[in-house]
Amino acid sequence: MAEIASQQTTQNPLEPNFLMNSLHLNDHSASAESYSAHDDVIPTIDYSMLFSTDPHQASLALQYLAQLVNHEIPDKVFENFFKGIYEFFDPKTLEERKVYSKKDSMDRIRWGLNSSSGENREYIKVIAHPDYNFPSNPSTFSEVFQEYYKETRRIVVGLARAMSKSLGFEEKLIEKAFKLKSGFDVSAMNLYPPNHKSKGEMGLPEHTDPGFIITLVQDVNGGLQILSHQGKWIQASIPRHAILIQIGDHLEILTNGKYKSHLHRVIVGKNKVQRISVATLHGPSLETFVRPAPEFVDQDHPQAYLGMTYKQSLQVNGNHEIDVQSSLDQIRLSI
Ligand SMILES: O=C(O)CCC(=O)C(=O)O
Ligand SMILES: [Fe+2]
Repeated sequence: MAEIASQQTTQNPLEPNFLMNSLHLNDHSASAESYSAHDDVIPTIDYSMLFSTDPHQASLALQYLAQLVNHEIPDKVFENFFKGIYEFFDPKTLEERKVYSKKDSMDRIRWGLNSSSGENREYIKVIAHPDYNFPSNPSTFSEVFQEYYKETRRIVVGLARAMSKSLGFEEKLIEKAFKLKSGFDVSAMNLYPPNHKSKGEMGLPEHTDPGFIITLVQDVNGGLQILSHQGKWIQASIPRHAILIQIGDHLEILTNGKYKSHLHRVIVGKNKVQRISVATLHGPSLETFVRPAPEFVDQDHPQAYLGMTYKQSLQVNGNHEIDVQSSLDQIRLSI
């Protein structure tokens, strides 16, 4: 029977209301020197719970936006995909992938390799939706990615519906507000540490991601840390083939701060084992004008974010669309 595995915890450090945006935080940086993190359990949600006919069950599941299991993506899909990523990042073909190095704002595929004290990762980012872009080598890589990606879109639409209902709105509110049918999705496939020597402990510095939600999968545990409400870094220990669901900036904006975007980072540490992760940022369509929905604004909750199109928000701090960098700093109103 479907169940929430760690329902026994009364106060979940990753509960939406419990999470905070670090941009309001100023006391967590002290602990950043050691990059240590706690081992609190990230609760697990059974995907079928989201569609429980008992609305209480469904909303219970959604209080714990965390890691999804029983999402019906076959193990083989994950295995083929991870294998494809390792083949792509083969040290022998490094020169070939440089063709995807940063060119201009029209890049639809972008490759990068950072080996510095600030970041240690090799990555390939692709715009997967509404138009599909993918490297042509290795030959089966695109096919295995598509299998995985098709499944994640199914899950994201399911999440949008379940979230709308649990917020007390009609099922399609979020789907329509974000025009998810033509949503702008970027997938980042990351390798830590890169095949080069790692220069320091930082895999990826702390950040939030734009978009509605972020789905994240990894091959082995280790490195990803998420900031809790209390400014405590939590080690993300994700069950095999579970999908970690993180809240993106634009859900924070739409809900006028009711749901907070998750601040996270990757610490490579002295880890000798390579790890791959795939973070897909599922966004509204580029033309969607995103602002706090009237349902979330009242006297006690004045509008706390500027409205702008998703495209503008991706470019407002000088970045290209494919960079998918947060611009919450520019969007948040000081009230
Ligand atoms: O590698 C990870 O676990 C996180 C990756 C990430 O945060 C990103 O690509 O935005
Ligand atoms: Fe991220």
